[in-house]
Parts: sequence; structure tokens; C-alpha cells
Amino acid sequence: MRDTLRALGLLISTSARVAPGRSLLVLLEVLGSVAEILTALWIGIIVDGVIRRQPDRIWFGLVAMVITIASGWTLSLTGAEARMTLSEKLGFAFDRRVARLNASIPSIEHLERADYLDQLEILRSTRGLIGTGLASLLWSVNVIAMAVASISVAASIDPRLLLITLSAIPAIIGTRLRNRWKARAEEESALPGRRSRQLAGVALRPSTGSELRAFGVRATLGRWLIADLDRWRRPTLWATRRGAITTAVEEIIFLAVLVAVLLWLILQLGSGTAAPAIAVAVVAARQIQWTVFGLVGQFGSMADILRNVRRMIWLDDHAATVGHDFAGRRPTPDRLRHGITLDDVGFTYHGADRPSLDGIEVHLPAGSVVAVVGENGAGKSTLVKLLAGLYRPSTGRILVDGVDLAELDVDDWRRHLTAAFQDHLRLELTAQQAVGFGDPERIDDRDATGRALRLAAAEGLRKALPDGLDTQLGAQWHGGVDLSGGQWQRLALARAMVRESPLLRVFDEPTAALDAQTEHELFERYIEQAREGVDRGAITLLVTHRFATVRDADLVLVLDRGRLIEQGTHDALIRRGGHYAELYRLQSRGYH
Ligand SMILES: Nc1ncnc2c1ncn2[C@@H]1O[C@H](COP(=O)(O)OP(=O)(O)OP(=O)(O)O)[C@@H](O)[C@H]1O
Repeated sequence: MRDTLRALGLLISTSARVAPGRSLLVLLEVLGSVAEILTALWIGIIVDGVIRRQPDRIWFGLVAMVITIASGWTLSLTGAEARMTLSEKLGFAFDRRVARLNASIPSIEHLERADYLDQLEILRSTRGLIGTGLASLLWSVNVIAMAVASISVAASIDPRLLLITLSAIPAIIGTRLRNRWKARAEEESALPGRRSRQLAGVALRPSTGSELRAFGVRATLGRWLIADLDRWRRPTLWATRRGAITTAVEEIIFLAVLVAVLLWLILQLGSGTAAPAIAVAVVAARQIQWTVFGLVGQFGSMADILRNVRRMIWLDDHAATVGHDFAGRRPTPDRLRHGITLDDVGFTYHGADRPSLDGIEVHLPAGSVVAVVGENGAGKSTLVKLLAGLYRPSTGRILVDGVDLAELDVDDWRRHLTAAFQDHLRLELTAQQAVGFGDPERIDDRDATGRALRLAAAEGLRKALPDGLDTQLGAQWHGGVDLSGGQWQRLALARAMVRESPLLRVFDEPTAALDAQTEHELFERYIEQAREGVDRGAITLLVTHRFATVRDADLVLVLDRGRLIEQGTHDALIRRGGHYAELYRLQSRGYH
């Protein structure tokens, strides 16, 4: 109930904010249709005037009816126009709200959570429904008014007609069932809906097209896509079919009740003079049916809308919970004096049954170059993401010069770091923008981009592009050029070099698509860069699989299945003759 009230509040406040005038004008449509109810009253007066042979009553009824119909139409048309515009504006407002919400969450966890993505998918597939929320809410007032009016009219004709309202009971039960089925169908469709869009995307992307063709799996993918589309539509079809059956049953019950009540009336009134009374009773009975079913149906629609507004609130609440973990407001210092300390840090991904990082205790000294090595799945990227503030540790703390990272303003912290990730962005913009993205304030700064390209050893790439930095990237755009995997990676590296004086630079296997020699050269450049930032205490953290590259690092961290098993300089670790020394020996043998 509390959730429903919150949903109603959100609906009304958002409507009042995005279209205050139209939110009021929508009421005219309601007034218009309430006015039309009066038509029944005027007909009654006209009929009465005819029976009693009173021309004044007949004229009064006729004039009142014409005025009512004309004003009802005018009000309805004005209100309907307002309703349509309001629906659009409200729908857009909620779409924007979802987009803003997604962008505002500081963590990336929500983008990996199936339940969050499912709710988003449902909101996407029911897009537009929420837009009709306020109009539908006001229409409910109208439907209630009509129901009260028609029930009162019926009661004044013959109280036995009220028995017809009993047919609302199966309609209420049916509506509740239909809503439950619909909600279940929405939940069940979300996952196959997301998957079918993903499969369709895979089939259409040029980067995946070659693998699909090379493996000859296009037909298989097509079959899976059809199966997922089927799984996506089936729950809705099932709910619709069962819904139609319950509606038919309700209609039959209603007809049975109607016939029974009318027979009772007819048998008691007898024949002849009772004909007009029976006609009025039939009209009143139809009116009751219309309003009762309208009322129940209206509550069904409102339940649909509110269910989706509640989903939005669920997303809001999720964002607020995540926001709570990122509520720190302290500014990031301009230089590191001591360094970054990981104090018993552990991290478990949402839904995972074991931690990806466990009990990490290490100090990254200010001004150092730190290398992180370990086998696939050891937890290297997770560590980098924790340091970048993309997740918060599940246990322990990360201390930046003794201050918990959670206490720092996350946006300010990110302004003080720069990163190149393994799964880097392929920004299909101009080359200038794709690099300039590394510092939002310098997206169009050509000097900054030129410097960053030099530092990333990617100047050759600029020369190779037909329009230099103005070249549109991506073959799917007019005049766009595609790049090789290594070239994209160099752009990502250059992007990480745009920000001039970061406190933390993280490179998470940014050179995996480059050859070992190039990686080595680049790593030497990183070290040069790191030495330049030494007076700021800047830390450079490099994740790599190639051990030869990390020899010059000040500190090497060796991760194994989420635990930090060794740390020290390359020489110290080799002397120690442990896991690192063993892996280094194996790799050196492999390369020579
Ligand atoms: N989003 C996620 N949800 C659940 N588990 C995850 C997620 N990302 C990674 N993991 C798990 O966490 C563990 C550590 O992954 P991580 O990506 O940090 O390893 P890594 O050392 O960087 O591996 P690689 O060298 O292959 O990049 C792995 O067992 C992985 O399956």
C-alpha cells in the first residue's frame, strides 16, 4: 500500500512538474464525460414529459440535452488534446528519469545485475504506459462518478436492479487474476527479451559477423533468436489468452444475473402498462454493466501503470542504496604524500558465492609504479575497479593517504585518475573526440590530444587517418573508417594520457592487442610519465600478463584466486623462488 501511494505521488508530482497546465486541462475530459451522463437524466425528463403530455418538460429536456452534449464534446475534445500531449511529456519525463538514473549511479554494479536489467527491460517494453498515468488516474475519478450516478439512477428506478452490481465480484476477481498474470508475464519475458535483443545485435554487428560466418553458426544463432523471441512473447500470449477466457466468463455471469433480475422485474410488473418501466430498467441495467465493468477495467489499467511506476521507484531505491555507499564528500588531495593502502580488502560480486578478492593487505607507496600479475580470473581487474571507485569493497577499506576512499567525493576522485581498460571503449566519433574523451573538459583540445597520442606512441595512427583527427571512426558511418584491434587499443591508451596530472593511472592490460616489444616500449613510457608525476606522489598501476614487462616496476603484486600471495620487486620475487619466479621462468622459456 505504501508503495502504491508513493507511486501515485510520483505520478502526480511528475505530471505537475512537466506539464502543469495540461495536467489540469485533462480534468476537462473527465468533466465532459460526466456531463454526458446527465444525458440520461434529460432523456428521463423528456420521456416523462411525453408520458405526462407536458411540452414544457419535453422542451426543457431537449434544450438541456443539446447544451449538455455540446459542452460535453467541447470539454472532452479540449481535455483529450491535453491528455495526449501530457502522455507524451510524462512518458519522456520518465524515460529521461531512467536514463539519468542509470548514468547517475557511481558504481557499475547495476549494469551487471540481472534483476536491475530485467526491470529496465520491462520499463522499456512498457514504454508509454506510464505516460498515460495521470490521465488514467483522473479518468478513474470519472468512472467512479459514473458508477455512482448510474447506481443511484438504477436504485431510484428499482432497488432490485442493484443486484446487477453483484456481477462486479467475478469481474474484480478476474481483473486481479489478469493483473497477476500480466505482471508474471512481464517478469518472465524480460530475460528472453534482453537476450533476443543481444542476439539480434550480435548478428548485425560487423565485428561479430566474421566469427559467425567463419564458424557457420549463423543458422544456429537464428534458431536461438527465434526461440528467445518465442520465449519472450509466449508469457504475454498466455496471459492474454487466459485473460480473454476470464473476461468471457465474467460476461456470461453478468448476462445470467441481468436476465434473472429482469425476469424477476417483468414477472412482477406483469405485461402491458409495464413496458416503458421495463425499457427504462433495461437501459439502466446496461448502464450499470458498462460502468461496473468500466470501473473494474479502469482499476486494472491503473494497477498496470502503478506496477510500472513502482518499478521505477525500485530503480530509484536501488540508486539511493548505491548512492549511500558513494556519499563521501571530501575533496581528493592534490598530491599523495603517503600512498594508497588496501586494508584487508575483499570483494564479492552480486550473486557470486565466493569472493573475487579476499583479505588484500598492501601499501602502494606514493610515486611508485606498481605491476599486478596473476593468471586469468585471479582478480586483477577487480582490484583495478575497486581502486577506480567503480565498486566499493565488500570488506575492508582502501585508504588514500589515510582517508577512506569511501569518504572522498567519487567524482572528484575520478577527476584525479585516468585509466585504460582491457575492454576499452570503441568510440565511433571523430578521432579527436575519441581521444579527447579522456578529459571531458578537453574533448576538443587538439594540443592535449596531440600530446596524448605522442605519449601513447600513436602518432603514426593520426597520420594514417585520411582526415587526421577529424576522421570519423567506424565503418557503419558515412565516410567512417574502421580501425584494427591494435589501433583501437592505441586510441584507448592515448585517451588515458589526456589528463595531465592524475594521482592514479591504471592500465588494465591495455596493450594485450599489441606485440610484446611495443608493450615493453609503452611500459617504459609509462614509467617515464610516472617519474614525472613523482613529486605529486602519483601512482601508476599496470596489469599485465607479460612478466617481462614488469621488471622495472617498483612493486609487483602477485594475485592468485583472489588472494595476494606475493609482493615485492621483481628481483626480490625471483630470489624468493615462489609462484612469481616459477611463472616468470615458464614465460621466459615460452618467449625464447
Ligand atoms: N561482473 C562479474 N560478476 C561476477 N563475477 C565476476 C565478474 N567479473 C569478474 N568476476 C569473477 O571474478 C573473478 C576475478 O575476475 P577478474 O576479471 O578480476 O580477473 P582477472 O585477473 O582480471 O582476469 P583476466 O586476466 O582474465 O582479465 C573471476 O572468477 C571472475 O569470474
